Amino acid sequence: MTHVAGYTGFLPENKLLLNAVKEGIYGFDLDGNAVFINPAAEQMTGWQTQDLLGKNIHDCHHHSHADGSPYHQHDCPIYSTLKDGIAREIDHEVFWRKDGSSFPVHYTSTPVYKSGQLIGVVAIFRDISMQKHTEQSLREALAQVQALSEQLTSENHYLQAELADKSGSVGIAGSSLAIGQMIQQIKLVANTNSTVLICGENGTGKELVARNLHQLSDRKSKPLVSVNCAAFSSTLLESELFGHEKGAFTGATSRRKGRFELAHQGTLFLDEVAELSLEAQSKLLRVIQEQEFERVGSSETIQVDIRLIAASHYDLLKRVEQGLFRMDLYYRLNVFPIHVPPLRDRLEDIPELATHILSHLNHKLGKKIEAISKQGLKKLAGYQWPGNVRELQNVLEREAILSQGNILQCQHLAITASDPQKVDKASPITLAEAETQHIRQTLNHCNWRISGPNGAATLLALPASTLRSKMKKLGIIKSP
Ligand SMILES: Nc1ncnc2c1ncn2[C@@H]1O[C@H](COP(=O)(O)OP(=O)(O)OP(=O)(O)O)[C@@H](O)[C@H]1O
Repeated sequence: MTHVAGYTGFLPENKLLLNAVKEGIYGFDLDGNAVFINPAAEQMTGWQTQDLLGKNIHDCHHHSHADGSPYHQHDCPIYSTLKDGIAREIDHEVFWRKDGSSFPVHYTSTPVYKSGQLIGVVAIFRDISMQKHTEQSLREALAQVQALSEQLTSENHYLQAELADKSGSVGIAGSSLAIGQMIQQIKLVANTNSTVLICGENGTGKELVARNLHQLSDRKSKPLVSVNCAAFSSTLLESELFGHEKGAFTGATSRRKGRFELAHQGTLFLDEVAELSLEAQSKLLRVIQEQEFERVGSSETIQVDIRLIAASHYDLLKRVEQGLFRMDLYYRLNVFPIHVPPLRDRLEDIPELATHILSHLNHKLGKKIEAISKQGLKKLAGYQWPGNVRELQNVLEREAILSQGNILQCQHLAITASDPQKVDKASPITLAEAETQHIRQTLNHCNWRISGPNGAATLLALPASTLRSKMKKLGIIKSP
């Protein structure tokens, strides 16, 4: 064997074995001179047998630490083994190649005894670059996971706090008589299983009331599942509510649980319940009566235990009279009605609401707005707020973005304070004129669509034919 060279008297006779192993092997005599080098060692270091044989080789492959600082032979574990005959195992050092580069190495230095006499040392080593690289990648991945986990934990704390704020009764700002009575009602009914129907204009806080009802009930540790009935077509809504089996309809690529199932033991909040089609209303009625249903495309009956809360900005009784809402369903939902008053009927709540909204806005926008000026509050209190609290939120957000100081002046308010005296002094108009104005406004809002769910007739709660004849009578036509 040409590669294994020098004095091998203390090694196994079978040199083939030494040549075959993947580990590098150096043999040292008692003077610390290399007596053999196997091919794997040559390959790993680039140092050839003729370069090292008979030499004190620490200075070739082990002269410096990984950071480049000098590594003296008297500190080298291999040479220490030569002195004290004690075996060592090292995995935090590097070996230097002939070309000046280095690689992380794991090695053992093992004393060789003959007849009880120390006669040399064998160093067996392997390149652990891959292992170090993997360890480093794992460390980095772990650090990333830890950072993400910390971020998620803090986000979770924030969301929990926000949720608690949103959902405890403290989340309802306002101390007007109307709000006080509403909170009283919430507290009374929250911990029962009774169905609650929340009515009120858009943006008054119906969803907030629903959250409060859930949070103050025994079901609070279970989910509050919301469905906006206006957001789905009637076919989609059915599968959204009741779930579907795989293949139940085109696009149903897998089995899916509906919101009723997801809300099991919790609360199901049906927002904009008036938007349910008559067909969906009958199905809902059955679930309420029997607390059971089938997934779309399945005959298996599923039983659920849910508390139902519904909300609508329509006067549901009117919808019943118009034949748009089932009367039996109306009575099933209207077990405990809660009316959320419009903001214009409780303008005295505005300062408290504004403070509450500002603290959220400061967090959201990274601002430090402390309060609203007296003048600003006066402006806010002089407006009728057709969009209710949501409109107040939007107005304050715009104002906060534009504001530079710590006190919100409300200089940019696009709203025009309605001056009650001005309204009183305005010249009176006839009923027909008022009707014409209102119908025109509604038609403009609906892009002059008369019928259909988004048409003016629906908004005006009139049959489309009635609206057409009124338009004819009042001479209302779309201006070119
Ligand atoms: N009394 C209140 N105190 C604090 N925040 C409120 C109050 N009322 C409403 N809000 C806030 O106003 C916004 C609108 O409220 P919410 O979504 O509950 O109204 P809604 O009546 O359900 O509206 P929509 O009918 O348009 O769905 C929400 O961000 C809500 O937190």
